[in-house]
Amino acid sequence: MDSTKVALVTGAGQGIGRGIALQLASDGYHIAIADLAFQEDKARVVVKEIEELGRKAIFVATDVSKKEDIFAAVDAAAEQLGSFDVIVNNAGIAQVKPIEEISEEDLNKIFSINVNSVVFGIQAAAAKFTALGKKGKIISAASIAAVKGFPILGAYSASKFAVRGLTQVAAQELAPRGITVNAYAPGIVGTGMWDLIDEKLSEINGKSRGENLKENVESIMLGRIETPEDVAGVVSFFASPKADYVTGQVLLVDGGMLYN
Ligand SMILES: NC(=O)C1=CN([C@@H]2O[C@H](COP(=O)(O)OP(=O)(O)OC[C@H]3O[C@@H](n4cnc5c(N)ncnc54)[C@H](O)[C@@H]3O)[C@@H](O)[C@H]2O)C=CC1
Ligand SMILES: CC(=O)C(C)=O
Repeated sequence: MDSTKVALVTGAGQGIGRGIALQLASDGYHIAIADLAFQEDKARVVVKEIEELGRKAIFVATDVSKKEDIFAAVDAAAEQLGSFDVIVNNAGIAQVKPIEEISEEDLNKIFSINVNSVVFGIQAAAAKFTALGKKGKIISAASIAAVKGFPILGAYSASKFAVRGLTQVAAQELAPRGITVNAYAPGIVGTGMWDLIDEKLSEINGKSRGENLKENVESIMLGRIETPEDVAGVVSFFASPKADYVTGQVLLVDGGMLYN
């Protein structure tokens, strides 16, 4: 029987999620990639990259804002890959707007994708771990914006503060079942998300394209933009037995931007 552990990573068709999926595959996990249906082509490339590492991988079309989608993705991972050990609630979106312009629709959208998804991911994973008699690990995407509110990223910052709160709550509620719950807090990672933030900030403050990103990168003490692999190393740790005694934590992985 295949005793390989299984991890599900949301939003792994690109960016940080892809980096996490590849790292966990290198660590020995079979991987389920849960991303929006329109990302299927990109996700299939990641599936292939994982298979080249000698692991199994599947793509499950999933909208993380929908509870039934997340539960179905967890079921598919367990049934098709043979176990369920780790969920990484990574998928998220950014919104770039001054607080006075944030609409009710904006708030509903970002909270359903960045926050509701984390609640549903915790619920689905905890239920599956218990059904399989496993302890299991739940890991979610926070941000430096979960630790300090960032201007013009008001709704986004609020959503990431919520992820931090949920991580602390779930860690305490699930500890009696041996389930650990942690989150990673990246800084400025060179992905599609920051392309969007840079573009929208330029529209708001008139700086040329790339200028806002450059200024933010200049505030990183380690002197370079973050990569998905930088983030994936922290997730690898949280998923590993080395982190068995770590729960309820939000770990800054930002090259030295914020300090706690
Ligand atoms: N890029 C950065 O500088 C930082 C990113 N983060 C967080 O890391 C996570 C990943 O971000 P990136 O890789 O940079 O973003 P990205 O925009 O490059 O990738 C996000 C992925 O999530 C997927 N996604 C979006 N909405 C979804 C939905 N409703 N259902 C399923 N999948 C959905 C997208 O299709 C995409 O594959 C996000 O939660 C983000 O907030 C945190 C701090 C910094
Ligand atoms: C994208 C993100 O989380 C920040 C704060 O840059």
